Amino acid sequence: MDKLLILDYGSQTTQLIGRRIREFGVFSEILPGNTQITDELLTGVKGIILSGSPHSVNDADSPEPDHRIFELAAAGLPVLGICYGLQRMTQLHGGSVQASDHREFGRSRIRYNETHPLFAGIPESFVSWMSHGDSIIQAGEGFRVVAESENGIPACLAAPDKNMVGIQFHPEVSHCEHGLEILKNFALNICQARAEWSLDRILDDITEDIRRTTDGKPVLLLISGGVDSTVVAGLLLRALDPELVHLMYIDTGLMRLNETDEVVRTLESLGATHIHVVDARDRFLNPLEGVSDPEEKRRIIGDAFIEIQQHEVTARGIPEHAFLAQGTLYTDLIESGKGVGKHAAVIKSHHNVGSPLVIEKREAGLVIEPLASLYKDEVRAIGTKIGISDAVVHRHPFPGPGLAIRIPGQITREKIAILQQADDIYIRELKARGLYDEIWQAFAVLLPVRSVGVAGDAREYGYVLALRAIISRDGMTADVYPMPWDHLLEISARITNQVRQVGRVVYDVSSKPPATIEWE
Ligand SMILES: Nc1ncnc2c1ncn2[C@@H]1O[C@H](COP(=O)(O)OP(=O)(O)OP(=O)(O)O)[C@@H](O)[C@H]1O
Ligand SMILES: O=c1[nH]c(=O)c2[nH+]cn([C@@H]3O[C@H](COP(=O)(O)O)[C@@H](O)[C@H]3O)c2[nH]1
Ligand SMILES: NC(=O)CC[C@H](N)C(=O)O
Ligand SMILES: [Mg+2]
Repeated sequence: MDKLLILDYGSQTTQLIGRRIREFGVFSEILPGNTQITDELLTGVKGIILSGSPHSVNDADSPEPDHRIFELAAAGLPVLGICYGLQRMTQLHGGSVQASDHREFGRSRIRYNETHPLFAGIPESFVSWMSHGDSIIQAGEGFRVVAESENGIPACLAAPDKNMVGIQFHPEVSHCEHGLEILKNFALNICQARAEWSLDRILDDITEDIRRTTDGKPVLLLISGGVDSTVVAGLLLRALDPELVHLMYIDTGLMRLNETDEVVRTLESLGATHIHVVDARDRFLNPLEGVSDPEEKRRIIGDAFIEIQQHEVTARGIPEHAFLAQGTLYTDLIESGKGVGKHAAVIKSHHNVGSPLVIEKREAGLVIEPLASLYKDEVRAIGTKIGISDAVVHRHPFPGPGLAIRIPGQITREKIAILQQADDIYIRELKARGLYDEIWQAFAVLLPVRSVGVAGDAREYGYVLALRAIISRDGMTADVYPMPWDHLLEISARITNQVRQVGRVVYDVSSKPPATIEWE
């Protein structure tokens, strides 16, 4: 398949470049910015994009591309530099880049004063989106300034003889006018890449790949009922004889109301025969009794997951040589260090389901990850295509530790039951009011606080419930969902009327950062 290679220097928007390009049907792959470009890597590659970066090209150890890229460009392989990518290109060709007094962040009108295929079909002047402190002071050898910003700063430079072009702005950001057209012009016209990426094509490839890799051996999938693992289940059942597919769901006792029944129904509807529902409620809840420290709770849950998996795989006679399937996404891989961006600090230890099992299987070459080249929205589209219900496909993410991290402080079975009920009302109301799909994630949190109220003329001493609803792209940052006031009031009244133990409802208006999405 034809593809574009994106070299990542750690920009916040590198991922977006990739998905925008896929949006018009060209396959793209993101690699660390300093990757050595071998002939093997170049198979199918029709063009290269150098991303932006938090670094400055003038920093001592800022990342650099393999210089072979420029030889390849001169020989006919187009290269596009975005922001830092352009600055690097300029500097490596004898130009100069310096920190400028006039930094440009956000919207900036630019104008091009000569035609370039990158701007084909685009008005001479439009509003771009910028995010830079350094600017090009002197063009590199063979480069010409094609466009400037309203501040007189070079916005596009091109070296047509060398097949290189660079832009100071970010076409991948949705606020950049004509951004998609610019990327399209580069991919389809300048690189002549064929738009061969389609869901049907990917579905065929994945199916074929699952069959070839597993080669008649059984497969085990740990399934949570979330989008990713459910889509993997659907893909496995479609590609293989269902007799070979073992699905294991662990009921932690910390799931949402009726979740276990729903998961089982979904799996049955997908044609699964080996559904292992592990009732592990006591094995999670007993050791959690009396524990209030968030990290301690997470550790106990993580350990329980691991222990239960190991034990159940043996107890249920799942063959030792079975493959382990996982719902790893493209973003998971990049975030876990395939990129060169700075590593995030550990804010919370996300439960790592099955590490010893995963490690052991990985070492034996027995792990398959059919979604590893896909973004979440593509996974959703595939889910729909293979007949997974909208209810599952559009479900908000749910964390492995479940309700445990939505009950700050000590967890009791009573509190879990209260939260399940309140959360269920909240989510059902959001759906009924047409708000659910506008929100990236919504849930209720049962606070370890009681407050005085009055009901039927008598004193009540009930729990306080916090409602949370956020909008996000990937969970890394989040904005508060501006819940329409009348909806909020009505939902609050529903909850306090129907869940006796809840006496008061509050709405969480904190973004991430500084808060996180979950409360623990
Ligand atoms: N209760 C559970 N039983 C079995 N496996 C689980 C359970 N909870 C989590 N897992 C495993 O952990 C993996 C990671 O969970 P994660 O929440 O990131 O993904 P997901 O649940 O598939 O999708 P989503 O992000 O939409 O919730 C799951 O894909 C699944 O394999
Ligand atoms: O599978 C998971 N295991 C975990 O331990 C975990 N902790 C948080 N989350 C989810 O991750 C996203 C970001 O959450 P935070 O802002 O609270 O860190 C949100 O979508 C959270 O629901 C988890 N998911
Ligand atoms: N977005 C970018 O690539 C910024 C590049 C460089 N850090 C600058 O500030 O100019
Ligand atoms: Mg989940």
